[in-house]
Amino acid sequence: MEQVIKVNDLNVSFGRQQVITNLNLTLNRGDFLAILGHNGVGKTTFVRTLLKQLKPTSGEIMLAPDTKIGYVPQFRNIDIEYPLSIRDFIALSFTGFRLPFLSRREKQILNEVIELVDLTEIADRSMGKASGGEKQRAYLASALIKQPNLLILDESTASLDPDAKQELLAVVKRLNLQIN
Ligand SMILES: Nc1ncnc2c1ncn2[C@@H]1O[C@H](COP(=O)(O)OP(=O)(O)OP(=O)(O)O)[C@@H](O)[C@H]1O
Repeated sequence: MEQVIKVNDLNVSFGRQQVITNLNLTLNRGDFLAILGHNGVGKTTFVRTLLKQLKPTSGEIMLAPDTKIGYVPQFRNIDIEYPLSIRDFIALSFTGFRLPFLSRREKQILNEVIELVDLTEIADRSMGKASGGEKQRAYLASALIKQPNLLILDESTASLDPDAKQELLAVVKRLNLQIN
């Protein structure tokens, strides 16, 4: 089993408040890890430490050398008048965005990613008018543009109805099989 994340005796504090105490875990390639816990228990703090936005007080997080992290933030709604199509919204995630002048390779990646999240048929529709589940899959597609091999989803099904939740999780499951 190839290790992707190894956490050794991790401690993280904000001033005097110790949020993470002696956390140890190992994540292997292909694993799914769900982090559950009450509000304020330290879930986001752990993710931010993993993303190197926070420094541990002690301990360490080791990532496999080829790790490329994709991050899907919590659901944020978008104004109904938002002017871009779903496709153009996802294309914003290419570095040095210069739509409509994407390279042939970028267009290929864009189409592949749109297909992966099941948005091909509606990719030219307005992002603002997409359903919550479609928007969330567009966010997921944005994270996939950089072709990550470790995906972090922050409560990404929280505001979705049961069907949209299932669809998003089915896409994530399929991705896990394809990436690994
Ligand atoms: N930048 C910060 N400075 C000081 N305290 C912080 C900071 N970020 C988080 N905290 C505190 O650390 C604790 C853990 O917060 P965190 O956001 O990690 O919780 P969480 O488990 O993600 O909660 P939720 O489920 O509500 O999102 C909380 O008590 C919070 O107030």
